[in-house]
Amino acid sequence: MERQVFAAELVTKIVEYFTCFATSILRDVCLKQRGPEAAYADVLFLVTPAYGQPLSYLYHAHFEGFHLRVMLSLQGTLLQQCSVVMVLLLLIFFLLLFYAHFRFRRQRMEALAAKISGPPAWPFIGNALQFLGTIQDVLRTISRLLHRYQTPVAFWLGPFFYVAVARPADIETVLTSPLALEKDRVYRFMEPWLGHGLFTAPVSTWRVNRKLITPTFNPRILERFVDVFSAQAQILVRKLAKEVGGGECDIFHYINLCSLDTICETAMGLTVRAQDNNNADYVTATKRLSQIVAVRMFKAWLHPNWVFKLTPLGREHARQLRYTEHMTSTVNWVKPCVIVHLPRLRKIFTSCLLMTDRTITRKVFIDLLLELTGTTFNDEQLKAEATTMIAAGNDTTATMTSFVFLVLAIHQAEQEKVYEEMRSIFGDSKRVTTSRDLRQMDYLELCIKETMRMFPVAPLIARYLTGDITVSDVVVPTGSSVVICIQHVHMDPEHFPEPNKFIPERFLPDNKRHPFSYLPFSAGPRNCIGLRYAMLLMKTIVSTVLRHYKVTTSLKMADILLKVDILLKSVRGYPVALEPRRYNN
Ligand code: HEM
Repeated sequence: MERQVFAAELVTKIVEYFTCFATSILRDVCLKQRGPEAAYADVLFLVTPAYGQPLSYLYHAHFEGFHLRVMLSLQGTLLQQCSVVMVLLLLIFFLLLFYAHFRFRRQRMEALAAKISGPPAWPFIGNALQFLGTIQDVLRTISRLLHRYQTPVAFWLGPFFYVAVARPADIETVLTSPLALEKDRVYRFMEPWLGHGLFTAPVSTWRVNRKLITPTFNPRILERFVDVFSAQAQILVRKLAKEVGGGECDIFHYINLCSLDTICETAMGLTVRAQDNNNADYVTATKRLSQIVAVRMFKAWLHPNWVFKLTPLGREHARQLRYTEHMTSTVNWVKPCVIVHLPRLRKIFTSCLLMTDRTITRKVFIDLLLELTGTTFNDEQLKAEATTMIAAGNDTTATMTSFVFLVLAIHQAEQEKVYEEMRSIFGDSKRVTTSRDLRQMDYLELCIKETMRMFPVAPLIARYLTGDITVSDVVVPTGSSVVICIQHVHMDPEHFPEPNKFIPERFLPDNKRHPFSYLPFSAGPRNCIGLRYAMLLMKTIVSTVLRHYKVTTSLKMADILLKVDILLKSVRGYPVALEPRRYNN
């Protein structure tokens, strides 16, 4: 009896899996022939009489929930009536269905893929052998393919079909298409950490939430945060003082803590004091999580959850996640907050933070979000959005700012120009930076833009196609993934002559180029929501530090070796030495 129940449970799992395929075939076929409404009704009709579910009950379920209900009714039936023969027959039926579905989809995809240039692929594994090695090797392989074949370039990683694009016109087609809004399947490895926040959310959730969240990033609201940016930059200057005259230090460490403090304060109104406590535990945990997720993305054998969980990397991933959750118990809210939603916030945001107190009465991201959305977001969604803002905003901004310091330390003439600009805005005054000052920092902005061109922290992004799209006269089929090669297009001499040279003047307003040839924040409807925030914060940090210190380094541009752990980083860190400036110290 026990064996029978075990067999039934096992097969139920398999049937669950195949049921998804069966319903998706029906849905695909009906969708093609009669549109979404009819598809929905037909699938329900086919399933309902067989399993005796009331039609109204199923009809109210939305599409994702739908599979689940079908599976549950199957499970009930199976557990009651399971016999080995019936189980085997069911298995064979679903296997056949699965195979037919696979062939049907794959044949069409293979036919369209054959029309796109790319390296020849082996059966089953595709081009996976070419993508073995470290993440840097993978980037190099993609770059080699882009040079060897005409873009778009097609390649297979096992059963998954990828198309890499690097021409601005193709990138525009993809990034502005409503059929390319879904993130690629590898982004789901971030979900245990970020939940369904904007970055990882499926399109159905993203569409609603992006509309709700966008107003909280409007320029007037962001300008109110500049005093927080300035205050944190001042703390950074004080912390850096101990490095003056002490040789080179990795400036990233300092900037990362500064941007963490800034983002926590402006996103949630929480004073984390990572800079004061030099408390880098959260930073270390998120750094490891990013590295592990990046390795997993590029190693196909780590994709199935059950395999990943068994590996040392999977176990460390679970440990780091548990660690960020554990922070819940270490939070210390000191002062009551003026916002009515505090009890709710207190309960849900504690997992992200270290020692905190709520002393700020300014409206921050989360207040605005609650004001705008009322009870639209449940606790889980609010937590996912706040965690996403911290994760997506902190490391990106810190890495980019560190690159700016390193590049300006190498290019002394440009650094002097920035310093002169600061002198013309501030004179000898030690006053803090205001949003009006930031608007006048034109040359610094050019330097930041040029650094982002040479070192885009997101060198590649990938989208999953929910419909066919046509790129450079070839059809890229539904179900494929498109890789947007941001770094490649940034270094293309056709758009940026002498691409290895640091020339901030390229970004003067008179120099026109294709709008999709420069994409440090991506582009289109699913671009970076925090781009203005990031620019203001980077300008505040760089200007404040450069008003106080001159930065130098022993590195040359050719010494900057790059690696990727989700973000593009410098292998040797960001070593700079600091000398005090005459006027501001
Ligand atoms: C220099 C700093 C930054 C850079 C270079 C950057 C770059 C990017 C890029 C390239 C994407 C698109 C990713 C993709 O499609 O896979 C993105 C998305 C995103 N970024 Fe940023 N980012 C920066 C700072 C920030 C900041 C400060 C925040 C928030 C405070 C933020 C929040 C987000 C979010 C929420 C998304 C997902 C948007 C969506 O899918 O609708 N980013 N960022």
